[in-house]
Amino acid sequence: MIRISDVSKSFVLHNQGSAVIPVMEGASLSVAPGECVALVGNSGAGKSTLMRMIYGNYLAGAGRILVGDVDVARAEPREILTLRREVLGYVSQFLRVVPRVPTLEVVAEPVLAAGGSAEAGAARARALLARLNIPERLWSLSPTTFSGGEQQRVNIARGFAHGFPALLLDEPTASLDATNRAVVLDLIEEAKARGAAIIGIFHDLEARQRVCDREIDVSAFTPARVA
Ligand SMILES: Nc1ncnc2c1ncn2[C@@H]1O[C@H](COP(=O)(O)OP(=O)(O)OP(=O)(O)O)[C@@H](O)[C@H]1O
Repeated sequence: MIRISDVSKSFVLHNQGSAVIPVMEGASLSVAPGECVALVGNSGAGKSTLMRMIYGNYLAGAGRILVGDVDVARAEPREILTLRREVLGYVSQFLRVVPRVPTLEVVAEPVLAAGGSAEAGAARARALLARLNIPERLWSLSPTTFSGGEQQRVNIARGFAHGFPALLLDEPTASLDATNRAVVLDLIEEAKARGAAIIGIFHDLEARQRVCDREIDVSAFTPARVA
């Protein structure tokens, strides 16, 4: 479902004499439907950079990033937007929302964007918000004033609302209490069971061991640096 081959990436620091910083070289990995792969490696190895390239936020310098049959490394912005609506979900660490939109709508929105009905979106949003222990009295309010942990859970509910065939998870259990962490791990296992291909960054070792089938050490893709 996700096939990455020979991807490289350099950053050009335009405000620092256009210095070129190579951060990745020859990155290759595949994730099959139903599989969860953890990106590991020391800080600065390139885990977030690789995730951002897969999502199309950073442009790969070379190589192929196939998500389904779309090569994100070469796709037009319009194709990437379609991919993000239908195929590729991304649960980032922080919730970014339009102010004043009620939580229920925030969570249901990906279902509607993927072509689901308003009823299906609302039902899914209710079920997820209840499972993630967001009190019902908050559902009609905007999440902008929610606590950090509540916002994170709304973000997770939104990320799992549509049944994306491919999912990127950036520390989905970070700073959650034990009960909600267990719910998130269940959601990941359910997504795998329905065939989602998942790539994640999990600093939570126990969570990684429970839901991930393999680890890929991205420091293997860090270019050798001239000291
Ligand atoms: N926008 C950017 N401009 C310049 N350099 C960048 C940019 N983003 C990342 N880098 C560099 O790329 C390298 C990889 O960073 P990245 O954030 O992907 O690492 P990471 O493995 O996710 O680290 P951590 O575990 O600390 O989050 C680092 O040396 C970083 O400084």
